Amino acid sequence: MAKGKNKTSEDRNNNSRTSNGHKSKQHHVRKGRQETGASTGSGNGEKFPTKLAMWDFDHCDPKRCSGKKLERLGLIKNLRVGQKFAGVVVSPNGKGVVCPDDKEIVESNGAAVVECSWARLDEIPFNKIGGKNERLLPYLVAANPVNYGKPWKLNCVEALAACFAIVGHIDWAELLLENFSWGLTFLKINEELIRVYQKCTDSTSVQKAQDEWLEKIENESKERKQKAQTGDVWMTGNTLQEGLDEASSDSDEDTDEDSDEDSEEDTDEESEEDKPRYDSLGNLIEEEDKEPKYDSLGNLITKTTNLSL
Ligand SMILES: C[S@@+](CC[C@H](N)C(=O)[O-])C[C@H]1O[C@@H](n2cnc3c(N)ncnc32)[C@H](O)[C@@H]1O
Repeated sequence: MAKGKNKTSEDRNNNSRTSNGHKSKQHHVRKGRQETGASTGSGNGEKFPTKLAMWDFDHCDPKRCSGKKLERLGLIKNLRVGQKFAGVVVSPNGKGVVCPDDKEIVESNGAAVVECSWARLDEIPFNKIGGKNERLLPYLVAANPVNYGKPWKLNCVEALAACFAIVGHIDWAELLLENFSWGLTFLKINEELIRVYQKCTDSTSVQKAQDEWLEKIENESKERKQKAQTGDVWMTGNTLQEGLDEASSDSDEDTDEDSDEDSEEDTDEESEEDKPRYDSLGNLIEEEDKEPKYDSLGNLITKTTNLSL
């Protein structure tokens, strides 16, 4: 964390250091460009009702980095490599998932994240950061502009907010997210699932609730597929053909975000044909979801049809 209580926030930006001890890229960003103003939360002079911290590896474009924005707002503390954190560490290195039983730890010691690129996780010295309470997040869908609609790949502010929401502090989740124009959409699109997780107790029960949810959406998806196969296209909606234009809302966004590390990685992911894709509500996007195409005899062109022939 930058020192110098009497300096302006701009001065502090210029002095801030990453977890590696390098000067943060943040000073390139014109202040105020994307800020909507920090929320003070507790109303007693504290910036936030509990501790927020991050190890920042300075991988990301500061303009799109939610961790850096929280730092600019004075809401989050930067940790050094070698420093451990006593609260819940929401991390890809976690073992169990965040659960309502974590509430006390979060209230007394706060929550931390690892600000880095998803594509460069192998560069993170996980043995030198973290703490006793490292957690994964259960299935939730991102609403941030870089990974919109993608499950599990939340950005730092979403990850912190998800942790607070699951332990029952939806108020803290809102306080953080309302600093981002898209922020509250994260709670909206995950509303139902967050309520399910909040009713759980320990990590195992959250994991079980997640698996049941995933099974449910998979079954619904199979059901739609089956209906499509029996020719009930009017009941099942549009059908999607392989070989048709693969344009999706994700790839549109990625074009906008093309200088971001995470967006490059998104392009790779879309080329992995076997990976299931989800819409913004977490529903599995099926092959059958695009407009039906018919051949000259009026037959439905199926998945196996090569349209370029
Ligand atoms: C990989 S960084 C990407 C940050 C992004 N550049 C941003 O602007 O915030 C996201 C961090 O949020 C936390 N996180 C997000 N999704 C997670 C999940 N499903 N399980 C555990 N931690 C997660 C981790 O600390 C992770 O390192």
